[in-house]
Amino acid sequence: MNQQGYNPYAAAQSQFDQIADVLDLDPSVRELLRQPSREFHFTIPVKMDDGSTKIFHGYRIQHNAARGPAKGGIRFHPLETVDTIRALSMWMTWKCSVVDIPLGGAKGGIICDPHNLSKGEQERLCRGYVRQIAKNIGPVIDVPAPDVMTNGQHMLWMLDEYETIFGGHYPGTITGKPVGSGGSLGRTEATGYGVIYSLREALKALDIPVSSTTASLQGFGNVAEYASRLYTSMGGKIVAISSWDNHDQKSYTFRKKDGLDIDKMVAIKDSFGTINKEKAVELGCELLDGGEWIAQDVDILLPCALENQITTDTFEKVSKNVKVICEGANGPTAPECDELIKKRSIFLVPDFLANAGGVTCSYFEQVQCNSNYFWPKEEVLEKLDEKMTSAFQAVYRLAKEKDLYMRDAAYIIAINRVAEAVKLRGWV
Ligand SMILES: NC(=O)C1=CN([C@@H]2O[C@H](COP(=O)(O)OP(=O)(O)OC[C@H]3O[C@@H](n4cnc5c(N)ncnc54)[C@H](OP(=O)(O)O)[C@@H]3O)[C@@H](O)[C@H]2O)C=CC1
Ligand SMILES: O=C(O)CCC(=O)C(=O)O
Repeated sequence: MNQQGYNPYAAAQSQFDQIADVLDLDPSVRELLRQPSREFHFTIPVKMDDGSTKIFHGYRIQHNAARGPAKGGIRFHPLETVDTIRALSMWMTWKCSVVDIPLGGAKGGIICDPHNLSKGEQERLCRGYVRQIAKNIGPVIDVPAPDVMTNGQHMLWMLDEYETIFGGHYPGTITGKPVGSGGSLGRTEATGYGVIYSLREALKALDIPVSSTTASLQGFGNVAEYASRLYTSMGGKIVAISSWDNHDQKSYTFRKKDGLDIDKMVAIKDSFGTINKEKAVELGCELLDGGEWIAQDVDILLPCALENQITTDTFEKVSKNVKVICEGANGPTAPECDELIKKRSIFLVPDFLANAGGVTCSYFEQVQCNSNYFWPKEEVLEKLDEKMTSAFQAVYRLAKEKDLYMRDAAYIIAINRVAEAVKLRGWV
């Protein structure tokens, strides 16, 4: 979602350009990789419950498919923009590459606010989206999944429409499906758990026990909820959570200095992540301004909501005691803030490494669908932990060896692999 004056695509390109310079990338490889390879922009007419027809705008942007079918979520958001989706499609390519799964990068979106759409309208919107893009997605082309404000039900409506069009079962077309309908156990937890597997490794590297740490989070959607659950189960204490309030159209920070009870907080949020304020106060929470999550005196910051949240302005509020920023959201840090983070010697776990657990589990879902044999949850999570840990360790090793910032080390590994693939295929 674009905020005034901030362009995520420009941010993604600027991050890429810096590393392309370091790697002295061949000019044609650089030109190919600094933009998406294909973009689909389309209208989606939807019959509304009141009998009117509303025209929505949908997008699917495929950045690169040299290492495998393009892969990435579909977002529903009223402020979605083409440039946000372009940036996210690029970040998907680097994400799949850094965890070394055989997939490329894509992202999709529909400009809409699902808070204001009935279930039937959402279903018709999902089906309409697929009718417009069906020929350009599929198990060997481009595989969508859930993202901001989309879930397994949306994915299953989309898959059903795809299978109706092509007349067969193609469960590898879409991941993040409900368990029992081609979904993998563990996908719901995967992104948030993956964030915490990376955080655990970062704390190990810093020789800090998880159980001695405190954290503050932004967001309380899918990623934040499961990150909170795993982090607190390891003994960490969450003292603040910032969440969007859909009724008031603003965000609030819920703070409890002796630690929030995550089960109780989850029990008082609605399906969109809005936390009930009155009930939170009954649970002992102080209610602060939404932006205050970043100013808490904690060891760890976990931005798990949106892009462009850690900016030069908001960074001024970051406590001197913060030791780790682990990025659960895509693009939460403005590029100009990286210098400030480095100067303060805060250990950064970059987004496309930290939040790669979702797409890694999506890859496992495809593998399970292909063999029509589904693994127990423990096996999925064990494999996920292995993949996340080895990706973190590879990035950390390079960062240590060459004295690099973690974001730069992750980019070097990811871009090198994709550059190698486009060269080997003879594209450049
Ligand atoms: N789901 C996944 O598998 C993956 C998600 N991600 C990324 O993680 C981030 C979160 O995604 P996910 O959890 O799936 O999305 P959800 O839609 O489940 O959650 C997003 C959360 O952020 C909240 N939010 C929105 N604006 C603000 C704000 N200004 N302040 C505080 N909270 C806010 C939302 O509230 P409300 O809904 O009430 O508006 C919601 O609780 C995104 O950047 C996404 O791209 C990355 C990898 C995979
Ligand atoms: O599971 C997937 O394929 C997509 C996940 C995603 O969109 C993301 O990692 O940002």
